[in-house]
Amino acid sequence: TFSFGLAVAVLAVCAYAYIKRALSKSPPGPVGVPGFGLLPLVMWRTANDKRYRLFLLMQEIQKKFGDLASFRLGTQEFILVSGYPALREMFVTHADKFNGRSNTNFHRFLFKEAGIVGSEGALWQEHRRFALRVLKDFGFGRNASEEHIQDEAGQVVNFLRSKEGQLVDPRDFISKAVANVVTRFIFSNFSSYEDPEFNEFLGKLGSLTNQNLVGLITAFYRFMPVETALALSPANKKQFDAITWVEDLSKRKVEEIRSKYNVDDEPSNYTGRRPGNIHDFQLVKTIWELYIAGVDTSSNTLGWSLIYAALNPELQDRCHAEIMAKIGKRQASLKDKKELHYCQAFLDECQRISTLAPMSVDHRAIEDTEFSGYNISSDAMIFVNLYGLHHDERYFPNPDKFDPDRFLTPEGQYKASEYLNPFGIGKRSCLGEVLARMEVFLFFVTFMQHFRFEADSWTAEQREQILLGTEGVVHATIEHRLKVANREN
Ligand code: HEM
Repeated sequence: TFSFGLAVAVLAVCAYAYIKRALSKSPPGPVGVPGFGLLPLVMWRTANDKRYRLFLLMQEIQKKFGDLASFRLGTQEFILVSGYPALREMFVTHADKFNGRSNTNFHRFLFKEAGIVGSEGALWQEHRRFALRVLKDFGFGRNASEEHIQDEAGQVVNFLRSKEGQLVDPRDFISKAVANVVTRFIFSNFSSYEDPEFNEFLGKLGSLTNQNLVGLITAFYRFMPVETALALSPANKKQFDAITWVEDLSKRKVEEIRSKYNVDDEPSNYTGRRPGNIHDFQLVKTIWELYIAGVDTSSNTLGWSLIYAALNPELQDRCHAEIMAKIGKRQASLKDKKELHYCQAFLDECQRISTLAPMSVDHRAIEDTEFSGYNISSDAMIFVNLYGLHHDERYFPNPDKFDPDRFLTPEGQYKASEYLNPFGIGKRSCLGEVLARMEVFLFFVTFMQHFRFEADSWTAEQREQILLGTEGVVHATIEHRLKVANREN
């Protein structure tokens, strides 16, 4: 009798969940377990399938339920938006309605309603505009950036020359070079690659962006106090400790710069310039956001490009040959871009196939609203399915094949695709896109000019795991080693 009663109770709860969903006018999607949604499925698959990634599950949901779908993780509702027309309609045509960021306890604790990445409305607009204006004044995305990147690329070349024939983990040298480019704008100085504090700092940044999403239970149970979540989830605890560490370091650096700052001097970095209404916490917050958003992203994009180069030696040789034919051994500059068609196509293909931010950064409807005949609740987190877009047969035939030629005309000229959007879509897209594009191009061309990267020692299993990468807001590369061969020899 007990088992019968239990079965009836389970059926009744499931029927309730189905009926509730049917009446809610939410977009279609898998129902999941009441109170847990798809969380048990995701946890089970994470534990049992080494090839499982959340962004692959999102592709499955898109295939089954279409370009506008919904599901729950815990009690949190998610909207999954896929396909170019729906993405444009939501984030370009109706941008003002869908440019919010999540409002869960977890997000409030993480972003503290300051900074750029997690803020909304007037605060977001003011700080985004201010950051862009000031950074541009210091040459962000302009000539000064080119010089900084060329300098750092030169340092990496010297470092790699000393590693001839050895196996190196590219993550070690790339993230240091990329972090130094950002540091020059924010604090006007840069760190030695050997500095232990600098290395610890980069480790903390990585632990923030590569966090496995399933560990973030606060994001899925909005009623749960953050303190409880911290006690329950080591993953959350690690993340919040890393935030406090990075915040403290930024505070110390700001104070150091302020103590030397003479009001009559023209400020020479982001920290030195701020209008009266930008308080110190806002400044510290924006600084660590620029690091979080600007270091792991560009360095992993470069990391992926070296992996795909090593796995496709003939295509890597084609990049090298093009560089030799067009610019030879002189220092690469941005002006060379228009000549290096194949290199550009190769980099676009790397960005497409790896998709650095598979679900972008989550968005939110500012208020409950209707979209394509469905209700979108302002409490739902919106996943922007960039991974799905970049692996959609409609836009990129045979999407799992690595094929730079898809970005070339039959005459071999580089041709950008409107369907490739690694920096997001619409007004809230990446603030650092111009700088990131400069970095990726100049570092990659310099690396290809001087070295060949080889992955001959990888087993088939290693290769598969390396190509899958991590899961988190940033789709990062996992630990791997490449052999460096000097092209000059
Ligand atoms: C290849 C490198 C990069 C990629 C693929 C990338 C990608 C993205 C994506 C997908 C978003 C979310 C857009 C949205 O919410 O719709 C974003 C936001 C952002 N990115 Fe990047 N990014 C990169 C490099 C950078 C760099 C170098 C910086 C600055 C130094 C930066 C600063 C930001 C900021 C501040 C935001 C938040 C914008 C906002 O909320 O208004 N990013 N980025």
